Formats: sequence, C-alpha cells, structure tokens
Amino acid sequence: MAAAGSFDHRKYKQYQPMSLKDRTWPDKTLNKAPIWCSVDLRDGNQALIQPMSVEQKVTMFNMLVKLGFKQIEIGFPSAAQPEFDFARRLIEENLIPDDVTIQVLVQAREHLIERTFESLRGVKRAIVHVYNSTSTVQRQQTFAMSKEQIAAIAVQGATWVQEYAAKHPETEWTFQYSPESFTGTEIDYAIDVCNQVIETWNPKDTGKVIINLPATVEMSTPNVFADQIEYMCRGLSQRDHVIVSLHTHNDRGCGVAATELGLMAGADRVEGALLGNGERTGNMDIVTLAMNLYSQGIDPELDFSNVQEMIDICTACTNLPVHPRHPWVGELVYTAFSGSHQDAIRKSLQYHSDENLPHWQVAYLPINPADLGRDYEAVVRINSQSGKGGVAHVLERDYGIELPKWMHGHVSQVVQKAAEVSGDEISSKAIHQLFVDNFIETPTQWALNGYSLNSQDNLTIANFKIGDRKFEGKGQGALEALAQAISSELGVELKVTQFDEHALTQGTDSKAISSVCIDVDGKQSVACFIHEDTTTANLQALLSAVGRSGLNLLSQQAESA
Ligand SMILES: CC(=O)SCCNC(=O)CCNC(=O)[C@H](O)C(C)(C)COP(=O)(O)OP(=O)(O)OC[C@H]1O[C@@H](n2cnc3c(N)ncnc32)[C@H](O)[C@@H]1OP(=O)(O)O
Ligand SMILES: CC(C)C(=O)C(=O)O
Repeated sequence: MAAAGSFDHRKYKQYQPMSLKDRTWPDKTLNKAPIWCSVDLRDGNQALIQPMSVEQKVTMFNMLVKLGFKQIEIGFPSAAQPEFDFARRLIEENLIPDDVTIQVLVQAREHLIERTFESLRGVKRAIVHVYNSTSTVQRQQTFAMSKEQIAAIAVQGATWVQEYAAKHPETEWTFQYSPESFTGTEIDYAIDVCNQVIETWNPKDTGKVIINLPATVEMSTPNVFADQIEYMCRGLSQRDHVIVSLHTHNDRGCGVAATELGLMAGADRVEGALLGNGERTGNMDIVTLAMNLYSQGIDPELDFSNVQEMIDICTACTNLPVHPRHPWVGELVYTAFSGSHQDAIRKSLQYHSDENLPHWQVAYLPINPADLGRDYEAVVRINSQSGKGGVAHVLERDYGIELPKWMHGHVSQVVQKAAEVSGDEISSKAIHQLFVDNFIETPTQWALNGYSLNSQDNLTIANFKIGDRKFEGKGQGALEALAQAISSELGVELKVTQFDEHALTQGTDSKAISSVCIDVDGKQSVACFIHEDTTTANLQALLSAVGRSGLNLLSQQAESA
C-alpha cells in the first residue's frame, strides 16, 4: 500500500544477505566474556551535544578502570585540542594502570597519524586504531574512488602507523584496523582489504593485530551479521595472529543481539559503550551484554555491583538520562505493579529462601536486584493494577506484618479503593496507614480494659472489662469465652470463624499480631491487633472485629438501662 506524503516504503530496498550455507554459529553458545573495549570516551563522546571536558573524561576514565575495563579507547587525539590534552594528561599524570591499555582512533591520513603519535609520546602501551571507509556508498559518493584506490588508503594508513610506531620503540604498540561501514561493504572486498592490511603488518612475526568489523550502520538482522562475521573469520589471513573485534551500532535496535551472534560466529573482542551511548541510536550497550552473560552464570569480567554510581557518573558526563526501562539497570526494571506478577514474586522469593535453592530461580526476576546494589523496595510497588499478594508483600517486607491468607483480600480491597480514587501509586507508608486505620484502630467503646482467666474442668472461665462494662464468659480458651460473653450479654450469635497469631518478623520488641474473622448474626467482620501480650492481641482483635461489624455497645447499654 502506498502511504500518504513522504512516508513511502517503496523508496527503500531490501538488504541483500550473503549466502553462507554451512554456517556453524547457530550451534554455538556463549561461555566466556569477550575482550572488552570501551569506546565511551570516543564514539560515545563524539555523539554528545556537548562533548566531555577533560575533567569529565578523567572521571569517566577512572570509572571505566574501576569497572574492570582493560582496553579503553580514550578518543581521537588528532581531532581536537581537548582530545589531545586528555591523552597527554593520562600519560603525564600516570593515570593509566599497568594492566590497562589505552586505544586511540585515527583516519588513514598522515598528518592525523603524526599528531596521534605525538599525543601518545611516553605511553607504556597503546593500541592505534586506524580506519577508512570501504562501503559501496562511500566509495562512490564520499570518496569517488575505485575499490583499488580505497584499499590503497587502508594499506597506506597501515604503513604510516607502522612507520610512526617504529620511531617510538619504547612503547609497546598494537595495531588495529577497521573497514569502516563494513556492513555496507561487499564481503569478499572487505576480506581483501583487511588481508592487505594484515599482510602489511604481518603479525605472525610480531604478535597480534586487531581487525575490527563495525556495523557502522546496522543494516540487517543479527543472523546476517553473524554470517558475515563467520565468513570473515574463515577468510582472514594469519587468523591465529588476528583478534577479530566487533563494533555494532543500534540503528535497528539489535546492537546487542548482533554482537552476541557475532561472538558465536567467532569474534574475540567487543567494542561498545556503557548504557548504549554512541552515534545515532548508540553503540552496542556493554552493560546489557555483560549482564546477559552474568545472568547465564558467566563471569562478565566487569563489575556492576554498584550500578547507581555508574549511572550517576555516566549521566553527569554525558548529560543523557537513563531510560527507566533500560535493560538490567533502569529504575523500573525490577518493579512489578501488576497483581499476578507481585503474587508470583512474593511466593517465589519465599520458596527460594525456604528451599535454599542453589541457583537463582525467581519468577519475573531474572537476577537478584541486590547484585547490582538495588534494594527490594523497588520490586513490588502498589497501584490500582496491584493485587492482594502485592499488598501483603509490602506489609511483610516493610513492617514485618505477616497476615494470614484469608486477610489478604480484605486489606487489598481497601488499598485498591484508595489507589482507584487517587489514580496514583500508593506508598508503603500509606498502605500501612490504611491497614492501621481500617483493621487495627479500635472504637473506644470496644477497648479491652482488663481481663482475668481461670481454668476449670478444661474450660476457661473469664472476666473482661470492655470500655467501662464488665462481662463474664466461658469457653475453650480466652477467645471463645469472650465470644460467648458478648453473645449472651448482647443477645447476638457471634462465632469466631478464622483466627491467626504471628510474631512480628521485624522491629518487633517481641510483639505479636492477631487476626480474627467473626460472624455476627450472619455478617462477617475482620480485624487485627498488635500487642506484646498475645492474649491481649487476640482478645482485642476480636473486639475490634465486633466494633467493625457495627455492633454498638453504647446503644445496647442504653437499651438494657
Ligand atoms: C565511524 C566513525 O564514527 S569514525 C570517527 C569520526 N570522527 C571522530 O570521532 C572525531 C571527530 N572529528 C572528525 O571526524 C573530523 O572530521 C576529523 C578530525 C577526523 C578530520 O577533520 P577535517 O580533515 O578537518 O575534515 P573532514 O572530516 O571533513 O575531512 C574529510 C577528508 O578526509 C578524507 N577522509 C575521511 N575519512 C578518511 C579516512 N578514514 N582515511 C583517509 N581519509 C579520510 C575524506 O575523503 C575527505 O577528503 P577530501 O578533503 O580530499 O575530500
Ligand atoms: C571507526 C569505526 C570503528 C566506527 O566507529 C564505526 O564504524 O562505527
């Protein structure tokens, strides 16, 4: 169907996948972390409205080191003075730990390469990353050059890098080449260009080089990218001396998926940025990929145990907010508002701790949010979508109030009403207040002002002072005696249909909570009471339930007078 105006899909053509019939990557699984390289300070930085200051770059660099990155692309020193100054600052102030290698990006242009090496003077170790664009579109439209001419730029760039490095033998150099716009490049041509660069550097005599394959623009489904990577891995010469690196972008929203499949297809190394910052829709999000591995029981070799600190630093340096639903780390990603999810989480957490399970298996929570430094308060939050399990969970979690199952519906009805009226979230404090007001508060006329209990012939004989009236009753235990006393004094039929007594599980001062459900002349009423004396808690809970049933002691008093 042709759409109105300029929204017309017919102007786009389908990406032509390569044909790799004997692909092996679909049968592979990921079982170890790749070599990580953060490009936050380069690709991330070049995508900001306001690039980071040198101070901000230092803060970001220190954080990347703390998170565990061993390779960090620190910028494009020949592009701008602050980029150059930052490289100098790291080197001159000795801010690069011994086990961390910095990387710099440069185009295959001699004056830029010269300036890049100048910025690296005195560094112990560095990766020099040179690139040129190889795609059909760029060959034709940006450079107006043939395949041979574009390959010659790559080889010339590789040669310059080698020559300038040779002038600084005190530094341990690693060379990296990217056929930029790789996903828009004919695959056999990409292999050819990369192999010419590899032959120029001839790593079999010197160690290893890095060939970085960027989805500069993400153009296909991740399976097509994986085919391309598997094919490249097969076709690159001196493969044992080549580290195959991936650098995906997220134009189609599949940057992480493409990288995962690319790793299955044989890549060794991954470039990306924290929280997916980077050009356009961003670079591959390292946090997501690392957490994907972590949640599968694989050591990501990066430490996200204080995720809030990482978010705060990234936000301060990039001025970009983090979406509340960002995978693994967004503010709301461990929060359930809907009732059935809350109920399942509550039961699952309980089961998990009761059974002492060796592996984390909790409904709706793929990992324990505490691993990232997140608290459990966020896990269940209440609004009108919530149910009885969620409300019970909040009272239990925040107030140690463990209610019997038959009470859950009563309490949640009250909370649900309040949520419907406000149209908003109901805080834990407000839920507690609703619980106190509706189920604990006792009308003064039904206040228990004293009791005595005696046992006789397996029966409890009891005296009660309720308000300022005295009652006498007997039964199997104090509760039944009280029910009998009220029934006979007020001429009603009162039965205790449900009863539960629990120690409060936190902040207790050894208090107990009693919950009572009664039937007064066919009408059901429930209430709870908290007290350090369990008998008082039981008796007062019953009296509160009587008060909530609408029985009026004062009018009965007036009648009997
Ligand atoms: C995919 C990426 O994101 S790569 C990173 C992009 N850039 C950065 O990170 C740093 C930001 N700064 C820049 O990009 C700047 O453009 C600089 C510093 C690299 C270069 O600046 P300038 O030379 O002043 O300008 P400009 O980029 O317009 O230069 C274009 C020229 O470089 C050539 N060129 C572009 N890329 C390359 C390359 N990789 N190798 C060789 N030549 C190249 C172009 O053909 C063009 O040549 P022409 O002038 O003969 O037409
Ligand atoms: C320089 C290369 C690796 C790049 O940033 C890209 O292609 O996205």
